[in-house]
Amino acid sequence: MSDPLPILVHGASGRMGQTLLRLCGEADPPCRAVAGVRREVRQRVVGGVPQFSSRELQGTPAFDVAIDFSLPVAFDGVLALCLERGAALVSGTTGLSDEQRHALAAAARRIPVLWASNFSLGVAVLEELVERAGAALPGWDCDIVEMHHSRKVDAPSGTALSLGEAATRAGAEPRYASLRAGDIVGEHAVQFTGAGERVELVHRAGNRDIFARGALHAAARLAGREPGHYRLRDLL
Ligand SMILES: NC(=O)C1=CN([C@@H]2O[C@H](COP(=O)(O)OP(=O)(O)OC[C@H]3O[C@@H](n4cnc5c(N)ncnc54)[C@H](OP(=O)(O)O)[C@@H]3O)[C@@H](O)[C@H]2O)C=CC1
Ligand SMILES: O=C(O)C1=N[C@H](C(=O)O)C[C@H](O)C1
Repeated sequence: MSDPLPILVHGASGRMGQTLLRLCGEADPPCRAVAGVRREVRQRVVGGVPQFSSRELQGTPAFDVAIDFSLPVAFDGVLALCLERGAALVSGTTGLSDEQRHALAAAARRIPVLWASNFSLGVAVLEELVERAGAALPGWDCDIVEMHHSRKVDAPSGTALSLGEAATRAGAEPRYASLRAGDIVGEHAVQFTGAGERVELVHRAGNRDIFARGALHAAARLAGREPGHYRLRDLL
């Protein structure tokens, strides 16, 4: 059996970072977190994983893949670190600016990168269904409604925007509505409305394990690849 894949978890203290740290040993193949990065470090080692602040990135140990679920303000740092180390980057951080997306595309000439607004299998399928429905229902209204927990900062969600891109590819003109309430993990409904009838396509996330497992799966398959901008479907 080969050694576990060394990963750096960027955003380690967050909801997703904690989930990744809990599940990384169970991934197939297993991953081993060699460092966790967060805004501020209060405890040097948490659960056996050395912790670093965003100002201490240079001191992090060697890793093959960084998995980033943080905030846009922190994204440039992890991208620069991966470029410097020649490591792969898997990112699920939403709300990135156009400049950050361009920087990611440029980085893909030198390292393997994968950014996805949603790492669940169900949403990957939903995106395909939206494209099919949009193409089959020309002229119908298309509305994307997303709900998330009250701590989420970006709106519309990254997933809603990706679903909107799928609808647009199919010729629809999507509109967006967002709700922030309680501890909702993430729900996305895409509604096509015609005269006298309505089609609803809905995905409800029941926990964050689905995102973390998808990101770990992608990390293990991205490590060691040629530089490039990979999509989740390339690695599933
Ligand atoms: N693509 C997908 O499938 C999914 C994407 N997401 C996205 O992932 C991101 C994180 O979500 P979530 O875990 O809920 O967020 P949290 O707010 O729970 O966690 C954010 C993490 O980022 C860290 N952070 C914040 N600012 C900085 C900084 N300047 N430098 C370094 N680290 C920083 C925080 O550290 P500290 O605690 O020290 O502040 C924390 O570890 C969001 O963009 C969300 O939309 C979420 C779920 C699934
Ligand atoms: O912030 C979250 O929680 C989530 N963010 C992603 C998004 O913006 O689409 C994915 C998921 O819905 C959870």
